Amino acid sequence: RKTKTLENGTLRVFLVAKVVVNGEMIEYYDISGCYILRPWAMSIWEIMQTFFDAEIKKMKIKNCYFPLFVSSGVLQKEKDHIEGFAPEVAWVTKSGESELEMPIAIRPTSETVMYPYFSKWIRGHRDLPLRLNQWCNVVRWEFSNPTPFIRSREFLWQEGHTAFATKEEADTEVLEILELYRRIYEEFLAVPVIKGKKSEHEKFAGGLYTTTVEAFVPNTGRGVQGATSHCLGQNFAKMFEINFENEKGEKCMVWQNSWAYTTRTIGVMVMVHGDDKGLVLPPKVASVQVIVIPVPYKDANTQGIFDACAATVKTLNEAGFRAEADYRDNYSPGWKYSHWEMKGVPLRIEIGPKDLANNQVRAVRRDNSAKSDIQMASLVEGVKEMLDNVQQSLFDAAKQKRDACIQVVNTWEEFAEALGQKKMILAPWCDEEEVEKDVKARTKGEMGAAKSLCTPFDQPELPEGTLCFASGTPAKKWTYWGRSY
Ligand SMILES: O=C1CCCN[C@@H]1CCCn1cnc2cc(F)c(Cl)cc2c1=O
Ligand SMILES: [Mg+2]
Repeated sequence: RKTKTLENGTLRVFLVAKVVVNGEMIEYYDISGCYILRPWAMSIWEIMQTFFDAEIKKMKIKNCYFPLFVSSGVLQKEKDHIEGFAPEVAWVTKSGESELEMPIAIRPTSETVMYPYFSKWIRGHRDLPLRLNQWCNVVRWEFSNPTPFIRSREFLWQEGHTAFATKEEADTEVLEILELYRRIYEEFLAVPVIKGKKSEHEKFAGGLYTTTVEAFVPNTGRGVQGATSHCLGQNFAKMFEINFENEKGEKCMVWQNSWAYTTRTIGVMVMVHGDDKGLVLPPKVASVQVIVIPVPYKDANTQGIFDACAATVKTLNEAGFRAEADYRDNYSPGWKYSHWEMKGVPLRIEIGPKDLANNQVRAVRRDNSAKSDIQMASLVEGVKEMLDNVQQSLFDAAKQKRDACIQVVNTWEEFAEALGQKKMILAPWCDEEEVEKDVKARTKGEMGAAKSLCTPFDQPELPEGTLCFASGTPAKKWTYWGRSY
């Protein structure tokens, strides 16, 4: 029974749930699949948002806000790609006691909300490029096991929607945005990702191609789509008649992109870095980077210890670090150590009588529990060095663990074995959609089927005559496969 529980979705959910509730990131809500984002999680979202918003503003992308509601006529406009999604659309059918004439959908994504207005606003080439972004929530009434951050019925995201005169401009922007997503994962969340292209089967059906940053969770052996940047081609331009008159007076359709990252990023970070003491926050996204804890000993100069704690917080705050002290007199230092470890604060500073006497502080890293004494005179340099080390070693450790999970295979037998060992599998593939569906069918089961995760831009050498691991026909590319969230 235990093993069974271990394998299926429940434990996966449980692991994340326990850590994010105990770490005070999430509170469960009385509607299934919906979660309360407490300040400890919201602050991480805000730190990433501050970075990403500033970067897209440098790219002359402007923020806007479109309505939450989509009329059913407009939503159904794009019937081919939504038919697969229809079951997850949430509808408003009443106001008070009275039925609405027409049911109104809550946006699951905003193409159909925005693009009729793109068509109205874009007339001539001088109206291009049109580059808009919105920070908002979306609702998708999913039925598979809901998990905080990873799969919820409402989540926060940014959705970028851009229109260009040429395909070249669109292609360029797709990769500029994808690089920002890589930076969010690798520079802020300390999570290694692989940049690549989604297969025809896995891409956004309404688009031309989908690029992605793929993360991997070694503990569960599952890949997770970290963020996506799609080139839509002219598909939506055709559907919504988004045309412009070019310099020669010819009527042309625009080339479009759309791109998003979501609060799922936080869940990936929690799963990659969390340990059995709870959350482990990378300093770049920690709302409290340093927690200062007074360790009074009987009546030995307690006021002096408290003053030293206050001075430490003040000095660190003035140097730009997010530091706080925990003066609560109803909790012991030991209780406080485990409390702040559970919340994942990257660095703890203890100040006791001995530290006071030696005019130093005792600093303890959350990631590896390493202790070091820092002279008060060099407090800022010492703390900066430790926090930078924590950030880098969290990334290095996650990359080392992720790389250890990557298995290169050439045959189906090797593939099946690696899948059983919860690996992220790099295999030569013939790039046939039928074969991809066949891999899914052949690996169906309790743990979920294997799927293609991405074809990495960084392609290893593919020797002439290499055969596809699944079909045995000539391989065209190396592709990552695995189970996923
Ligand atoms: O991933 C992004 C980046 C930001 C803007 N959107 C695209 C594509 C979204 C796909 N997608 C994803 N989920 C959906 C769920 C739905 F219920 C409906 Cl009606 C449509 C969709 C849907 O189109
Ligand atoms: Mg979905």
